[in-house]
Order: sequence, then structure tokens, then C-alpha cells
Amino acid sequence: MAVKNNVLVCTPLECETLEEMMASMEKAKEEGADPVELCIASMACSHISDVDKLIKQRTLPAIVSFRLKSSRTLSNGGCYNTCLKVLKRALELDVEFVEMDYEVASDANMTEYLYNRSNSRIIVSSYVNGWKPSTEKLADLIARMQATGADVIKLDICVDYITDLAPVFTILTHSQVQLIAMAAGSRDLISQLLGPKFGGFLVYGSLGGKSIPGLPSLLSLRQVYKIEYMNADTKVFGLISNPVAHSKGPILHNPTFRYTGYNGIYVPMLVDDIKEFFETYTGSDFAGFSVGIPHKEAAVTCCDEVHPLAKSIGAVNTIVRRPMDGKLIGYNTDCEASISAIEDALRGRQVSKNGVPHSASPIAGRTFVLIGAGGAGRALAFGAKLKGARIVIFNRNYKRAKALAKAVSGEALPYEFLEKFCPEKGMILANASAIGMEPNSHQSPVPKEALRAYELVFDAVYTPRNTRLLKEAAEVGAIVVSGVEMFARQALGQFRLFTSGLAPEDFMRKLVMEQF
Ligand SMILES: O=C1C[C@@](O)(C(=O)O)C[C@@H](O)[C@@H]1O
Repeated sequence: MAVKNNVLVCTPLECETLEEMMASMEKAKEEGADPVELCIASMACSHISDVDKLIKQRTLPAIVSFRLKSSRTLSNGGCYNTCLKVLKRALELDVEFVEMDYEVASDANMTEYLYNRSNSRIIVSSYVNGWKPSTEKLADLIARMQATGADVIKLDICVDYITDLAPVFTILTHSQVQLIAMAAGSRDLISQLLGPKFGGFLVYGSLGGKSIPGLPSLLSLRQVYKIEYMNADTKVFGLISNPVAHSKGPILHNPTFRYTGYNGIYVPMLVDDIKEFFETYTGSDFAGFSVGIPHKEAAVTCCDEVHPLAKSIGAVNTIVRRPMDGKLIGYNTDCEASISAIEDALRGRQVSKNGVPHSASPIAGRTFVLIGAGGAGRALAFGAKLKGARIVIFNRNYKRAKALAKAVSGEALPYEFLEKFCPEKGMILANASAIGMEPNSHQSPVPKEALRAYELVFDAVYTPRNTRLLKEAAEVGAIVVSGVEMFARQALGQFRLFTSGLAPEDFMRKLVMEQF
């Protein structure tokens, strides 16, 4: 049985009135918050007098904070005085935690209160903004903040790239003082998700199931990531992609880690520069990666060794750090996943004369029309070629289409010809472009009438499950194969590589059916 850590999960409450604060607190309790942060600066001026009541009636342990920068209605001078008043009162009322900006904690007016506090623990916070964090600079800032008598130090960090978080993790790991690192931006989600692994004192989650940039939802922290079970030995797996928020990987891999008893976490990583990412995160803690758009081709050059199939495809969607020597090994699980999904669907229909399914690939000798020449397109093209199909490629960037066609001895045609392309009936169509993906689910790469030329239509897009392309293909009588099928199969292949052989296929399939 896994042991729980003692990391606190907190949700900040920013409400205008006492009633709203109380109602949100109840909701936070239901969603699994340990303490709530009562952000008093968010309360309207006329309700500040309710702070006493709010603290006394709280139903969860609380952090009372007054962030000077976010005071809703008060002018600067009034704001500062109100801030001191609120924090002093919170100390008098012995609230569990009182949080204050570094400049407030350094104010002589607070010294006596800080010194004479009884049970309240003091969180001193500072913004790390406008400079790139380094371990030296962060350590220096922490030392200065500690001198105020803080029990806990909080760094409110603003970074441009996911790689800027590496020194933050180093500081979290080595800090002698209890530390909170809060980085709120779309590239910073892992600052909260991995906080418990690196020894963070507390992490934040948002209320109401909504994750806002940089802040995972409380519900996902509790139900998907189960971060209360994370510890220093937890291996980190991540999806390197841009965009990344659409991925269902976390809701598939995380429960599967727990089901198999593997101590791992799978997190979305919004990465801009994959090369820089691997130059920065070199430790064995970062054990494996899925690679999504647009990095699958560049990923090949980041690996120390690449599996022959991935090498010939020229795209990697899975990277494992080999425990023995730390080398990065690249694989491609998209190819087998997509081609086997198409084959199985065709086999469902194709039965030989004596009633036994054909053993040869049902793709062999067929015309395979491919839209897209990126990482997923390359996997499909090479897979179809291996099975003996004739490949015709359409891609908005014609040069890329031609290069891929050359590599698979196929043909590239200008994108405008796609709509009218109908050399024969009964072809196979595969969309490996992002057309039709949420939020553009009203789009389809091929008009409905043109779909009559195809026996089977496959869409690599899996959000939504039933894309417009697939709906229209089904309406004209084609066999349809959803990207969800490919997603499930490629994820199973990844999980096997991540864990050196675990492959709970039935469990993963059931999850996909229930959750997608
Ligand atoms: O194409 C996909 C989907 C994916 O990017 C995701 O959305 O989770 C993960 C990749 O590994 C895979 O090849």
C-alpha cells in the first residue's frame, strides 16, 4: 500500500463577499483542499470588515493573505494600511497560516506581531519576475526572506519557458527551509504537479474542475495525479508537445501507473524548444516521454539511439531514458498503432471465400490516400508502405509532401486536387493533419461527397472522438476508424516501453472507453 506524503494541497479563494468566500470554502472541502487561501485583497472594500467573521467561521484550515498587488479596490496607501490591519488580526485570531509579501514582513510595524505570534505559521512570499531564475539567485533571495523570521518561503515565479523551472526544482530539492514554488503560466503546470516529488511544502489547485494557466484543478490533483502518493522516488514521464492541453495522456497513463503499482507520474509539458528541453532536464528522475506535435521529427535528433523503424520513419513519439546509462532511446509507437487499427477494421469486413479472415494485410495493393506529412503522417506512410500499399500524399506544404512521397516511393499531389481525387473506388483515406481537432471540430479536410470514393476513413485526430470527417464518412457508408483507437494502441506501446514490459491492455482499453 503506497504511503501518503504530507504535502498540502491548497486552493486560493478570491471572492468579493463573506458569503461567497464561505460557499467557495465548502466547495474546496468537497474537492479535497487541505487549506484554503483566503485572499482578502480580493474582497470588496465594503466587506473587509467581515474578515473577522470569515476567519472565525472557517470550515477548513486557512492561509490568510493580503497580496498588495491584487488589492481590488483600495488605493495604495489605504491598501497598505488595510493589509497590515488584516494580517495583524489574523495573527491575533491564531489562524493556521498568515501570508505576507516580503516587503510587509520586513516592515518594522510587523516585527512585534511576528515575534509574538503564537500558533500561526508565517509564509513570506516574493515575486520572481523580470529575471531568469538561477539556483544562486533563488538561494540568495530565500536567505534574505528567511531573515524575516518566516516559517515558510513562497516564491511566486513568472517564467517564459518550461526549462526555466529546472533551477526551481533544484532549489526545492535542496532547500533547508519549507518552500512553496508557484509558477503560474501555461508552461508552468509542472511546477505544481511535480512539487511534492521535489519536496515542496504545498501546491495549488483551482476550484471547480477548471484548470487555469499554470494551475491544475484540485479535482485533477486528487483524482488523476493522486499527488498525495508522490514521493522523491516517483519517476516523471511527460508529454512534450505544443499545444499540450488537449491530450488525454494524463488520464490514461496515471491511473495505469497506479493499477500496475508502478511509482510514476505522467504530466503535460508545454515545450517550445525540444533540444533545449533535453539539454536542461538530464536527470534520471525524468524517465520517459511521449512526443506530440510539432516535435516528433526534431525528437529524432535529440536521442542517443533510435529504433530502426523510428529512424526510417524519421519521427519519434516515445523516448525512454535507459536506466543503465541515462541514454535517450527513441521509438515510434504511432506506426504500429495506426496501421493495426486500420487493418483490424478492414479485416472485420474482409472474410475470404471459405469464411476465414485473410492472413495477408488487407492494405496490401490498395491505394492509401494520406493527408498530412508531419510526424504522424510519416508513421502512417511508412506503415502503409511496409504493408504493400500505393501511397498518395496531400499536404498543404507541397514540398514536404513530395519529400515524404519520395521516401515511401509514393506520389504527392497538390493539396487542391484532394477534393476531386478519385482514380478508383474503395480507397483508404487517412487524415494525419490537425484539421478537425478541437477547438476546430467544425472543420473537415475532405468534403462529404468526395468521401464516397473510400472504403475506409481513418482520422488520427482523437479530440473529438467522432470528428466531422468520420461522421460524414459513416453517412456515406465508409468503415470509420477513430483516432481514439490509434491513441489507445500507441499509449499501450508507450506504457510497455516506459515500464520495461507492463501492458495492462484490458485496463487501458476500459479506461479509454469510459473516459473518452
Ligand atoms: O500523437 C500522439 C498523441 C499524443 O500527442 C497525445 O496527444 O497524447 C501523444 C503522442 O505520443 C502520440 O504519438
